[in-house]
Amino acid sequence: MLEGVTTATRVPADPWPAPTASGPVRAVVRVPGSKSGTNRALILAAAADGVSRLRGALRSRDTLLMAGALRALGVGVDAEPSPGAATGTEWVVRGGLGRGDGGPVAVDCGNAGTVARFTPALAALTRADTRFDGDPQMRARPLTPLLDALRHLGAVIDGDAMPFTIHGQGRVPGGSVTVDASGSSQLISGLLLAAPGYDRGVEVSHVGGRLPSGPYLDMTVTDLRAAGATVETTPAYAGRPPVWRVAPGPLRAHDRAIEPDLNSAAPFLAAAVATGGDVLIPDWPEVTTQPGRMLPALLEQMGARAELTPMGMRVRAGDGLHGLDADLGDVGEAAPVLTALAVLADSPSRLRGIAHLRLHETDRLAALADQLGRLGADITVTEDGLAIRPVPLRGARLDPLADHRLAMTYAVVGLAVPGVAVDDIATTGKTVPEFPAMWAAMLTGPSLVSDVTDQPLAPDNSG
Ligand SMILES: O=C(O)C1=C[C@@H](OP(=O)(O)O)[C@@H](O)[C@H](O)C1
Ligand SMILES: C=C(OP(=O)(O)O)C(=O)O
Repeated sequence: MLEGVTTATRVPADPWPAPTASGPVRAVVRVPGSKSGTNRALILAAAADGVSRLRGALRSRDTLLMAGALRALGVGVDAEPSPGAATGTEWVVRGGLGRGDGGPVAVDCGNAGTVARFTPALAALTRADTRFDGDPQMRARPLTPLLDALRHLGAVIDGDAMPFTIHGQGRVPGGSVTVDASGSSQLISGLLLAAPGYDRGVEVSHVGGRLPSGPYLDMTVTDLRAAGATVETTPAYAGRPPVWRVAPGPLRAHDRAIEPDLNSAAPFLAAAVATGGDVLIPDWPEVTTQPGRMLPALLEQMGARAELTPMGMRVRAGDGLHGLDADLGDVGEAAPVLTALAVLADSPSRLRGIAHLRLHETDRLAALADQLGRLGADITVTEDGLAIRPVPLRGARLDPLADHRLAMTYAVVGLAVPGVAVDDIATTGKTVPEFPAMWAAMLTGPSLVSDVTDQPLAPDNSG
């Protein structure tokens, strides 16, 4: 087990002094596996019959919580180091839910949206009474539409919000249901991922405000199909809601390589842009459902140069760092780090389409305005995002409010603003357990991947 990553207790510790860059950051940074990829693969392997192996998987607080939840449901999950991989874990999953053991069992969701939203629909297929709870922040995040939908599909549930108990009946009838997923796309993904095990499968349509994080629904569909499920999708059209249909049927056990987490690459790529530097992320996939694929283009809009080289994604600072006006509804997790760059830019920014960030690990819109405001930043919370006006900044102590992405965002600002200190840097362990060490290695070298960094980065063909 990773020390400390599964506990919700915040241990008071000295704040982490965010290092200031003494010059342009030049580094090759290998980032750990995708949280979303790992936790979907774990769920699908748990529901399949047979043994699955997941290479390069993430081993962090959120994925350890997922492994713990699946073990509680009677699934065998073991972790081994990935053979030959510089980072990552190989999870070995012995699928088949423990339908016969009767429970009661408990699932700790921590503050992992993927655990809280993906495991209840699976628990309904067991014969256990499963009680779900999590960190105080998770209790406040959207869940009720998922529980209502599960009830409608035939699951037996006590409670409308966390904590709640699912009384597994060994089967769920399934059928058609409407969900308001405007608070989180995960409310739909959670239904779809378990749907092949429901008697009639599941048909879900979204009715409500704007659906956030659309690429994650594509990831759910792609991963379900790769595991052998039959899925049909109908996009929103002429006033009709988008619909997803998953047919009942068995899932295959699978061996799969998990992609690097492109969201976890964001602070490192931003470090290049903030310091006039040059950062390469190896193993960046050419084709991916991860919304983080949009990050290089967003950084280019701020003046950076991005290029997918045979060695990975290379991002270099260009002439200046400019403000950004963008709709980030599909790629909301990038908003905090882009805000860090926006406060350092030479012109104002407007980040739109991200009202749902109020419902993430913390209210990210308020937190960014308040906490970066301590540095003197001029950030206004708008109806659906942030308006940022660059002004001179000073150092201060910042609280990430138990939000990994906020902690990493403060580290980016700290590269350019002396005297930034971050409380509870260990909160980065939600997705990037080695963050402080990786950040130090990025700044001081030697680089994390010596066989690549010993060579020059790809030649500059930009003229
Ligand atoms: O399905 C997923 O793996 C995720 C979906 C998104 O959630 P929301 O739709 O709640 O934004 C994203 O923010 C989260 O980090 C991961
Ligand atoms: C919103 C996030 O996480 P979660 O999976 O807990 O929703 C995130 O990682 O930015």
